[in-house]
Amino acid sequence: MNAPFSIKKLIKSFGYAFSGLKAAIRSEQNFRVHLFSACVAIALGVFLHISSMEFVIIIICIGIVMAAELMNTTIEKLCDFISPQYHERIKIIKDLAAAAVLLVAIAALIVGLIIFLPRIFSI
Ligand SMILES: Nc1ncnc2c1ncn2[C@@H]1O[C@H](COP(=O)(O)OP(=O)(O)OP(=O)(O)O)[C@@H](O)[C@H]1O
Repeated sequence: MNAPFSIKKLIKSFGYAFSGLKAAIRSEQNFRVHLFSACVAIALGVFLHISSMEFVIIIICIGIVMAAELMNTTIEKLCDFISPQYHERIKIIKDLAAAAVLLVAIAALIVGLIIFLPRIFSI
């Protein structure tokens, strides 16, 4: 049977998610780098007066990159918990997760260059 809808449970779930976000900001250097890059991109967008549609694209890119980084961190932590010792399979799993972040970060960088470079050159 479906559990009844509960606002209290919903607020609690948000609390857990925000505490995960706080932990990532506090302890994950890569996440802080992405966060800083996101702030720079938003500030540049405001400064260079990009369009609403361009802002939407930038925000989507930021969301995808940061979510990928959090998933990568989750996989790393899970791997470290399951197998603290060196293992070839753990290496492949961690490298694949890191590759996923690299791919979306490169895609986001290209999007940023396409949106910002023409405006920077026209100043
Ligand atoms: N237990 C392990 N077994 C095999 N290879 C590992 C193991 N732990 C780490 N590695 C290798 O080292 C790389 C870096 O792993 P690590 O967990 O240190 O990630 P990181 O990106 O340096 O993250 P962080 O700095 O957040 O800990 C992995 O991609 C993998 O190639």
